[in-house]
Amino acid sequence: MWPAQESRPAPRKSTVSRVALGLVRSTYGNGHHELHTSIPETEVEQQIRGAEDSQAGPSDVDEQQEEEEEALTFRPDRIGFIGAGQMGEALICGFIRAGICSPGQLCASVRSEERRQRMLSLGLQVFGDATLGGSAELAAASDIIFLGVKPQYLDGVLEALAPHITPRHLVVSIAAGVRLASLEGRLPEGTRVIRVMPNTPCLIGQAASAYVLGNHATNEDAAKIYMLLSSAGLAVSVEERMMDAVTGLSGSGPAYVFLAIEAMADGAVAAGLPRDKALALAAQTVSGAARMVLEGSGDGSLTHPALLKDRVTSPAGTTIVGLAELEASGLRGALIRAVQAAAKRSETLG
Ligand SMILES: NC(=O)C1=CN([C@@H]2O[C@H](COP(=O)(O)OP(=O)(O)OC[C@H]3O[C@@H](n4cnc5c(N)ncnc54)[C@H](OP(=O)(O)O)[C@@H]3O)[C@@H](O)[C@H]2O)C=CC1
Ligand SMILES: O=C(O)[C@@H]1CCC=N1
Repeated sequence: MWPAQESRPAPRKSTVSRVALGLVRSTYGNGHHELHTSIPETEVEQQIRGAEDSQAGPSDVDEQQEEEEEALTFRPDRIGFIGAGQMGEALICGFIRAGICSPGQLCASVRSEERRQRMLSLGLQVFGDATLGGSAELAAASDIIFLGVKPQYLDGVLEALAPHITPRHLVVSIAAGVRLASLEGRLPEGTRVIRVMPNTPCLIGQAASAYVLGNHATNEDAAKIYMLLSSAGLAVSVEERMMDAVTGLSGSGPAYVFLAIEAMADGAVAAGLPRDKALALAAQTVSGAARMVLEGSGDGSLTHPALLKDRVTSPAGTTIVGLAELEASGLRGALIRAVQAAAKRSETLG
């Protein structure tokens, strides 16, 4: 086993998690995610998990009663997205799919007609360009505001948004490279801010996200962001100095893996396999291998990939010949340099 182990079941749709969040009392989604990690939980994460674990197995009647009580005392948070492009849409769809919120709780400020139509089709309330009045309307309709524009558009968006931020709001930035201090400095004094680095597999509930709290964010805010992000994949809290590394790894990482899948399929096509079968087998191979690292041990712990690699590799077999080619081509070095280069680029974006 590697290293010291712990399993963290993803949050289920318990009353406690919803009360902690003030988020939702819906019957949306599936809540079936299984996540395993050896990354230590924060106090807030432990509290959420402990509360959920202790709630295991209430009767349907109890649950219904609790939901009704909750409905009387908690108003669900409304979540607004300024910019709903690739990553914004992935978050929106991930949250809806997980059942952590309903489309009626979500709204978006968009620029293009294409984005407007897409958000309407998902059931969201839609506002216009954030720099042309959209941010005022979005702020009025939201409790949590996700900043989902490219880093270069943040200046204009924050300038337009700042006058409409009230103590009610929690601002969540997903912009690569943009530091908390920079965000906080452009918002009213005391604004609760969280910086998040998600990735696009959020779309299908398979995100790898990291987050860090700003100076004024509370434990309740931490619980909210953890519940939201972990509903759609793995969520870990990190120190801000680690966010560029996260961006180079899991933020950009899906693109590296897509490239690898495409190239593996190309190799199989060259060796005689039809394209569609090659692509399906390549993608499933990557997905299956990743799941073995995450859950192959069967007890929720991470398994070291070197151990798993050795199990595939027969003496004088096919795999060792393939591995030797990859080593000769510098695959490991290339991946290390890719993550480092992307992290370095992230450092320059703020
Ligand atoms: N893509 C990814 O995998 C990841 C991205 N991120 C971060 O997410 C953020 C968004 O990236 P991504 O989704 O890829 O980019 P996109 O360009 O796909 O999405 C950004 C969206 O913001 C919209 N927008 C820009 N200005 C405004 C405005 N004034 N008012 C309303 N909407 C506006 C754009 O509108 P229009 O469509 O009209 O251009 C666009 O739809 C970035 O900061 C990036 O660093 C973080 C993790 C992963
Ligand atoms: O390429 C980018 O800048 C964004 C941030 C991480 C992934 N995509």
